[in-house]
Amino acid sequence: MSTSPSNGKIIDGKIIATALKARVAAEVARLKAEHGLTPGLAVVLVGNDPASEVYVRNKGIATVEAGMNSFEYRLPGTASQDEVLAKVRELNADPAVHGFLVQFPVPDQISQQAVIDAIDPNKDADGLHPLNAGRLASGLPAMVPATPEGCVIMAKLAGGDLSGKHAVVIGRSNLVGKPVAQLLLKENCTVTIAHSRSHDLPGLARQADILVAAVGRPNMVRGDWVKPGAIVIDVGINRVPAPEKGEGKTRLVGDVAFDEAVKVAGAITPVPGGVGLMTVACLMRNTVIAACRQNGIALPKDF
Ligand SMILES: NC(=O)C1=CN([C@@H]2O[C@H](COP(=O)(O)OP(=O)(O)OC[C@H]3O[C@@H](n4cnc5c(N)ncnc54)[C@H](OP(=O)(O)O)[C@@H]3O)[C@@H](O)[C@H]2O)C=CC1
Ligand SMILES: Nc1nc(=O)c2c([nH]1)NC[C@@H]1CN(c3ccc(C(=O)N[C@@H](CCC(=O)O)C(=O)O)cc3)C=[N+]21
Ligand SMILES: [Mg+2]
Repeated sequence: MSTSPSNGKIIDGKIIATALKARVAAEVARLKAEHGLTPGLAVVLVGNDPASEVYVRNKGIATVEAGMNSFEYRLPGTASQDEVLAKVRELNADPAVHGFLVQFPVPDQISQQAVIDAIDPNKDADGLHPLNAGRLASGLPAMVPATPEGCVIMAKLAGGDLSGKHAVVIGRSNLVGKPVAQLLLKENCTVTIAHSRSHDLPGLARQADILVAAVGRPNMVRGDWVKPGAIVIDVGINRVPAPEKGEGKTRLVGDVAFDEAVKVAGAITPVPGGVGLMTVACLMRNTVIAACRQNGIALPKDF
């Protein structure tokens, strides 16, 4: 990468994601020119989760910028499970769609697992299908969830070789916590996964050379939870009231109290401008990988 990915200790997701998206765009141009193939990414949003709204907007822009086809399906928050499953089956069968994802959380009347199980594993842009999750856990090639992949790319750019370092992941969701732990294990980290039942979360966090917060609680990780010099990766996307911007206004904050943690950490990702941007870039790459696999096209080894 020609530009420095970090501005001092702040890991700049914009720079890193822009570089990755440029590589994806170049590969898309090649696929179009040499194979007449335009990768297509679809998203399904049921209801209106605020973190999902941010994602869908940025993903739509990035898909078009990369030269790919972008499809967006919005179902009302009252949609039934059968309606969502019908949409999944339609996308499984749509040859223009090489990858897709259903935004989570879905409303209570719909089983998240039933939706995941219905997705064609080859089109599973999120890497959430049990086949992909199992392949990742077994060390086999898989569709890797975009957010965890983005976290590890940023941690490596900030910390170099992660081998032997203690990574503490707060959160154990199938979307973020568990797969990020798998990827850190693959990097030869010693991995601790903490969650809502963990005892002494601050004490666990203070052991971390690499601290990943994926909880969904604004500013939960305080400055004194951070070991001096640690790499802090903040996955949280939380919308909170921002009266300073005017009545009824909101802003995005992470799971880490940034102003406190930045004083202690060796490197830290901001929100916005951090992991979220890498999630979008990695999702673009996943879509290209899926399109190539489905069409028997080889990708450059380092893609
Ligand atoms: N930046 C990005 O690209 C992305 C951001 N996100 C954001 O990341 C956050 C996490 O997402 P996701 O993993 O899907 O969320 P989930 O709600 O699925 O999982 C949250 C996890 O945090 C744990 N947790 C909740 N409260 C506490 C607590 N007080 N102490 C310790 N652990 C706790 C839960 O524990 P338990 O299992 O015990 O309930 C659970 O494992 C959200 O803010 C989401 O919007 C998500 C995806 C991508
Ligand atoms: N099946 C599924 N997969 C997901 O990966 C998934 C999901 N459901 N549900 C919602 C969460 C949230 N999420 C975000 C991704 C990128 C940004 C993002 O682009 N953030 C930018 C933009 C911020 C802004 O525009 O203000 C940033 O942090 O800088 C945000 C949020 C993915 N998620
Ligand atoms: Mg979840």
